[in-house]
Amino acid sequence: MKLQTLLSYLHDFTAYAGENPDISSIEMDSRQVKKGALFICIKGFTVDGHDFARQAVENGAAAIIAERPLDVDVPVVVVRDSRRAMAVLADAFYGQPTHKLHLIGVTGTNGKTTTTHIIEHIARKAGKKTGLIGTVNVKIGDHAYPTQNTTPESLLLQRMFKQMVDEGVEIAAMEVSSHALHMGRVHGCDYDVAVFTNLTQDHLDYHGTMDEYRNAKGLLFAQLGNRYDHKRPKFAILNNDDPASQYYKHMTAATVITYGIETDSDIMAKQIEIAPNGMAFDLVTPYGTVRVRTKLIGLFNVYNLLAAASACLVSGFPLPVIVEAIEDISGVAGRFETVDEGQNFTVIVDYAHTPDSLENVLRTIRQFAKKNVYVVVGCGGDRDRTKRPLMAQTAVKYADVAIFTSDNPRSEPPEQILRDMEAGVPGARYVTMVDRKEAIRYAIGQAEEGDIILIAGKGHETYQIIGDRIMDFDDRAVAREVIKERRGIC
Ligand SMILES: CC(=O)N[C@H]1[C@@H](OP(=O)(O)OP(=O)(O)OC[C@H]2O[C@@H](n3ccc(=O)[nH]c3=O)[C@H](O)[C@@H]2O)O[C@H](CO)[C@@H](O)[C@@H]1O[C@H](C)C(=O)N[C@@H](C)C(=O)N[C@H](CCC(=O)O)C(=O)O
Ligand SMILES: Nc1ncnc2c1ncn2[C@@H]1O[C@H](COP(=O)(O)OP(=O)(O)OP(=O)(O)O)[C@@H](O)[C@H]1O
Repeated sequence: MKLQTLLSYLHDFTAYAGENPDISSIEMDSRQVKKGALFICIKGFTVDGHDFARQAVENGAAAIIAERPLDVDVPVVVVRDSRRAMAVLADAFYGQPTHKLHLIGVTGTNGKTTTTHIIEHIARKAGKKTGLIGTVNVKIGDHAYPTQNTTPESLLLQRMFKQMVDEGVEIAAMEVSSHALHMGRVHGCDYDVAVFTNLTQDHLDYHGTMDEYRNAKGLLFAQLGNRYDHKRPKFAILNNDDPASQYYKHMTAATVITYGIETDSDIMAKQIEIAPNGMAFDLVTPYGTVRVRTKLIGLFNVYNLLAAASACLVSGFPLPVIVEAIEDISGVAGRFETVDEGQNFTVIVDYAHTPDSLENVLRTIRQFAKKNVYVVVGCGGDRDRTKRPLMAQTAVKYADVAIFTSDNPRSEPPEQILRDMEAGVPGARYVTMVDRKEAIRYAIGQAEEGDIILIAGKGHETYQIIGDRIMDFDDRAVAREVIKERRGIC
């Protein structure tokens, strides 16, 4: 594709003098540049991509997109925001793949991974080839690929969408993080359906205030229905029980469909029964009411099921297929996942790492707990510090034994993070152990028959970031090892 053809998709850039080279690829990393590439200079959080423009040219870049003029021997096109420009250029370069997919975006503080997995499961039941993008992995059909971000950078994202289209994917569900919306990673995406799960405190290290965080999420609904193909119906699926939905209703030009449990909504769950091994509820929809049973547990999962069912109904899937899928879906990796080595107490690993999600999971556990509840919990370093005392408060409020420990301390001293947690619970009883394995060993060592241990925060993650080292650490594997150790098998 010629550079000028690509630039015709951008609204705002300075004209440049010189050639109109053929662009063979687009890269944001100078080390990946090959002959004929368009190199996009991104100002990162650690380094500035503009500093690598020369290296990119040496590696064969045919042109550069930058936020300032650069002294190199290839055309330099100056844009105001190269990250946003990259989203538009990547979309154009890969043939606007999201126009060819039925794309469902899910945003919200909690429940994105679970909701996208349920949507994927329903779509598969309906006989569709599916794509999935999110925290756990990227899936194209049956193939899973590892991923670094919940919502990858636009270049990677559009490449994956192109691969999905090439491989015959018809419907893709993706998690859309507030960071991605704010940074413009999804700027080029053409959503058919956008889903909101909920808004509670998280990521204030990045967004600063809850209003900013809420507005960042709102960008998904603001972009829906205002872009590209106006002939296709667009739907905003909003959780009517969450006050933030009122804002999003006013921000979107799409058709709004609401779901809820407490507030009168288009799609509702009624007569909810929650048991230790599953739930049942009346799924009330404009197409009729059906009593559904599911293996998922917790009121929060009723919301996730409602969100997914609503997205799938507006996507044209028949209600019986949706019900069948809900009835046979099992859990998502690291979300309320039990570790069963035949021990006489229960061990649950859950990704809960916000005060709200921790509260939801602990409240669910409390509903069934006949004996003691233990929680092993920490807070991430270099992330929202205001969460730390709140997480500690939630832990001591709902658990009989709270054990505070490390959870990806990153560049911060883990002891400092623990002190921040402890500051939220003066006078309360808790145990502090920097070493996460020791903390898990302590809980498992103390547990008696019928007790429940929640190991919170890391879920599916298989690493622990300490300083600049990424070490292998999987709560599930550690719990298994320690249970066997306790039995004296190891
Ligand atoms: C803070 C943040 O968002 N950082 C993201 C950012 O990294 P960065 O800014 O540090 O990048 P950088 O290393 O400074 O590099 C800047 C530029 O120079 C280029 N470069 C660099 C070196 C070189 O030799 N040559 C070169 O060209 C790089 O390719 C890049 O284009 O760009 C990277 C590539 O896209 C992202 O993976 C990375 O996400 C990190 C891992 C991250 O933790 N992000 C979090 C905050 C995030 O985005 N989280 C959300 C939601 C999470 C949730 O809901 O829980 C998410 O969507 O993941
Ligand atoms: N709808 C919900 N409301 C509140 N808490 C939830 C909800 N769904 C899941 N949770 C809790 O939050 C944890 C994370 O769930 P999930 O991975 O689906 O959310 P997420 O939005 O993808 O999270 P993240 O943005 O951190 O990747 C779960 O392990 C559970 O404890």
